[in-house]
Amino acid sequence: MRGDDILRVVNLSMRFSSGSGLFGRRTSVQAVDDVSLVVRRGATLGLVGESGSGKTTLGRCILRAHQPTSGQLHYRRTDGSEVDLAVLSRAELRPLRTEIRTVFQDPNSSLNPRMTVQQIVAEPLIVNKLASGSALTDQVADALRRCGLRPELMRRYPHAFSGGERQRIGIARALVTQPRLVVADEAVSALDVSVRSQILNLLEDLQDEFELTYVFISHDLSVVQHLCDRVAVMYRGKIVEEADTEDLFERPQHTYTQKLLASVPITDPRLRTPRPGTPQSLSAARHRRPDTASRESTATG
Ligand SMILES: Nc1ncnc2c1ncn2[C@@H]1O[C@H](COP(=O)(O)OP(=O)(O)OP(=O)(O)O)[C@@H](O)[C@H]1O
Repeated sequence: MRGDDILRVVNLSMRFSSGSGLFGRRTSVQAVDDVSLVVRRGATLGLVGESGSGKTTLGRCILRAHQPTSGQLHYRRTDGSEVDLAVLSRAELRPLRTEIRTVFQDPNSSLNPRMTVQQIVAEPLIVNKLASGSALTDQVADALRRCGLRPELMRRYPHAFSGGERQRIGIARALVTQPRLVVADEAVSALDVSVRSQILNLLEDLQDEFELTYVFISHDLSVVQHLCDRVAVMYRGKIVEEADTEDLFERPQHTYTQKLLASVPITDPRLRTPRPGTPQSLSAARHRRPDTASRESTATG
């Protein structure tokens, strides 16, 4: 593994088997099929592909929410040592759960409506015995602040927040343990277009600040084009093409990638003037280093 790699996926496969299908037959699905790829530290790898191509399953294998059927998941720890996540037991995985986190797609269903924001964001710290008492409250407040939310609202319930603010809560929950690798599965797909660009800005700002590494799963190619350094294209469980983002969008090599790009209108950002709030306009916004934190929290009341 190279010095700047954080994760190397080697020949990873995941097959789901179910007891009995039609006419009592056993059925199985090869969701991930012999996938190899590398994720560089501090970078964003996009995973794209049509529905059912295996993106989520691959993301869940990296999180070890699934035990892969075969293959390796070499993860580099802070001290430079390497572990194969694929073979670790639950107990061995526990300390790594704080380093490798996820942001879910739908902030409406992923936040427990009966828990306050404070309880939601504090949960990973409590479960992993990382903080208690006033240190716990301080860390929750800090995570919320960094995600553009006012900590004084932490005793409210999720329903009191807008969709974008709920996703900020979800991101704060992922961030509170100071992770190094974040798997974001359709993290902005459920959001309105205007809010989407704010959350993308937030993800970028947090990445810069904490040198986070993202595996960003999305069907939205313009978001991927904007956010990701590299992109892997999945088709029927396999990676059919992987390249730097610019190369992939300008010179797609595989027929499937060409079809995928042709199926949605992706405007060459150099050929048009970006409209405010569109994903392409965000790269310019990123270099201006906007004050992400204040953008949405003003609506929190
Ligand atoms: N827990 C499971 N049990 C059985 N089959 C599953 C399970 N999870 C996923 N699959 C199957 O694995 C294949 C890949 O699904 P997956 O959700 O990983 O694809 P995807 O590319 O993320 O799709 P989408 O974009 O629709 O989320 C599909 O055929 C799916 O039905």
